Amino acid sequence: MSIAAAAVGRQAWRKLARNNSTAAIRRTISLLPKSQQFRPTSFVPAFTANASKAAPRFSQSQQYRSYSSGGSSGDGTKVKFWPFVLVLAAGTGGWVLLINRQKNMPPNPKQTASSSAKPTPAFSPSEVTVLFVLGGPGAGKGTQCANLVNDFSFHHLSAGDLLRAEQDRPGSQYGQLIQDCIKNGAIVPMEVTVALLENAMADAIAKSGSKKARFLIDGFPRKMDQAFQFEKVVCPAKLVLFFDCPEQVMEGRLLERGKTSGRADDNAESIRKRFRTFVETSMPVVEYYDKEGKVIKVDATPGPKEVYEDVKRKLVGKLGENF
Ligand SMILES: Nc1ncnc2c1ncn2[C@@H]1O[C@H](COP(=O)(O)OP(=O)(O)OP(=O)(O)O)[C@@H](O)[C@H]1O
Ligand SMILES: O=c1ccn([C@@H]2O[C@H](COP(=O)(O)O)[C@@H](O)[C@H]2O)c(=O)[nH]1
Repeated sequence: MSIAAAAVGRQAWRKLARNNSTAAIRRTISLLPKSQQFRPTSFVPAFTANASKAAPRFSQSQQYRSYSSGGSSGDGTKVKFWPFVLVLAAGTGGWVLLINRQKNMPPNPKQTASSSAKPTPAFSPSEVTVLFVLGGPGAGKGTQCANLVNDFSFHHLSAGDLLRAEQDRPGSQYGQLIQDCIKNGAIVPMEVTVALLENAMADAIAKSGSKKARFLIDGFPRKMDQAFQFEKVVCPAKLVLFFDCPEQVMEGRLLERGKTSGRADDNAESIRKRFRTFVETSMPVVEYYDKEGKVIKVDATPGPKEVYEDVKRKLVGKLGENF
């Protein structure tokens, strides 16, 4: 059942609960998708446990033709429950399906049939090196990743860019959800982002023709559940590059970038929300990896060249020249 059908079913259920009248029930039935519609020519409504014995609640009920083809009382007073039951079942079933579907986002936006059968994690850390790149919005993550790509032949995958591409992909079932999250600085459910990253990594590896690869995963993980999920099903991370920058500096950069970026979240209100999400949800990720001894912290306040010198020095210091 589609989300739309489920929503219509839920609406039908609510209407029934609100208004127990023949007209309301008829209108409600007409809201259901055609496959779920039944078209009674008559209806004797009565929500009573003792319906067959109860006096009809609408005196005109006797002029209605009985909808049921079997089990009719013949006396015109017996109440027909099953149309109610059908509508309630369709509505409730749809509602439950909708809620379950929202809880368990289908894991793979590309919907590749093979993904469920993949070994976990999908990539071995002996072949694939993953560096997470974190820092507040506007700290300069993307800028520094571009430098690292030039010097160390990393593949650069920005989680935000992948989400924006998925948002704009015609027919994406996640487009609206992603758009809303980005505007509000909220985190998109991890299944979507992890699947996009895994797909992008697989594509990059397939194109390169070598199983060995190194990735900068930029702007991810922003939440602990993402971190656990990615390391479990995609690839354990080697290190986290963390760009530390004061909010005031980041705000200035983002507002400046917003003059030309066209990004829906480079405005004062979204920036405020993004900062809050970063402090409350993403900093705990940095702290977690710091306790694991995996964080390389870089002061992102100076100009881009100076920041990059520091990045290079610290990265090579930790991993060696030929990591
Ligand atoms: N060290 C720096 N000094 C001054 N400006 C910088 C510096 N690093 C990046 N910028 C500029 O700040 C803006 C944000 O940089 P960038 O896009 O690299 O940040 P980001 O951390 O990837 O942002 P977001 O998380 O929003 O994607 C850009 O306009 C960039 O040119
Ligand atoms: O793992 C992620 C990464 C990003 N998002 C959403 O995208 C925007 C923009 O991210 P940038 O890294 O600044 O391009 C971010 O504010 C989140 O809304 C996400 O949900 N999950």
